[in-house]
Amino acid sequence: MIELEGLTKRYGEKLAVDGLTFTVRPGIVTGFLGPNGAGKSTTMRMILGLDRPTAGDVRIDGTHYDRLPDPLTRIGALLEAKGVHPGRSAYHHLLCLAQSNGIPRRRVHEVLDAVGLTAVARKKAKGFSLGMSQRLGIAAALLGDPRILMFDEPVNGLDPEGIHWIRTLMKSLAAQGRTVFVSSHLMSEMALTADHLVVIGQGRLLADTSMAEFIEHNSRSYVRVRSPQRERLLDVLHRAGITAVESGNGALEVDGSKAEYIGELAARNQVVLHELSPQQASLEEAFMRLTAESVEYHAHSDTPAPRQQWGDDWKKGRS
Ligand SMILES: Nc1ncnc2c1ncn2[C@@H]1O[C@H](COP(=O)(O)OP(=O)(O)OP(=O)(O)O)[C@@H](O)[C@H]1O
Repeated sequence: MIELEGLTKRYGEKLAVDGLTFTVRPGIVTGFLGPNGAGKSTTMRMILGLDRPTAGDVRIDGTHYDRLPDPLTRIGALLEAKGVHPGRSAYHHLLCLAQSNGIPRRRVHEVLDAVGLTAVARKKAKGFSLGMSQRLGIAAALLGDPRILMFDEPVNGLDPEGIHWIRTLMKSLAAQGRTVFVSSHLMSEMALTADHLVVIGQGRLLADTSMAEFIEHNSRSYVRVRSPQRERLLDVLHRAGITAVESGNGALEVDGSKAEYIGELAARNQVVLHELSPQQASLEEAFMRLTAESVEYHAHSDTPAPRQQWGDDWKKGRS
């Protein structure tokens, strides 16, 4: 378990992390999300004692990182994939880590095998691709067989097979009862991997909730209906007090009613339906909506900012 209480970090004028209080629990994958510069890496560095908090506190299973006996056997972390001596082989990098932390040599072979690097174990790290470096970083995190694992952008640089492997690894680590805390900008991947989400913006906590609740509370759900008897359907819905908006491709979008109810209404009034599908926004849309106001760095373009786009879409119906 990782517990943060009022965790704060100031760099001069910049408040990078602003009073974060949350708990990362065992047995599930907790996703850590936030726009660029939100303070995710700073938070993770403070968890590992690499940065000293300006205020507040963070504990690993009740103890500060500095006071953990054999820290690698308590918490394993991937922060900076390229943080390996370039002249060292994968095997020697892991062996040095193992020897300085009282971890048996056989564990080096086990983790190299687990991350699929056995064949290149004797190659120097400077020749590694970003994906191979990520795998080596993950091997280092697993080395002490810790109960808590923390990964900063672990899928960065990985190919689809590697991304799938990471997803399976995170889920299996959590299923073993471990605490898994992972940051990522890849929303589609996070939606498939995380059970719980902690979202921050400009250093502040924006959400600490289950994935399902996060999407439900931060996105619009509606029912898409398509009928060859459109006018008749509109009339039936109108008489039932239901508002439908055109979606621009012949379909109608209905907010605030269940698909079952709309289907029954249509059947009762002998309206033929070609489509009746509940629509739920993606994690990406929910994330953009929640964090729209705390995005620090965004490109200027002619496209409206996410929040405006959404507001307008909701009223007019999407085109
Ligand atoms: N050593 C430092 N000195 C000064 N400012 C820093 C330092 N480290 C981070 N910051 C600032 O603190 C803020 C949070 O940075 P951080 O790297 O933690 O964000 P992040 O959420 O990990 O971003 P990204 O998603 O882009 O990796 C940023 O504004 C950053 O510029």
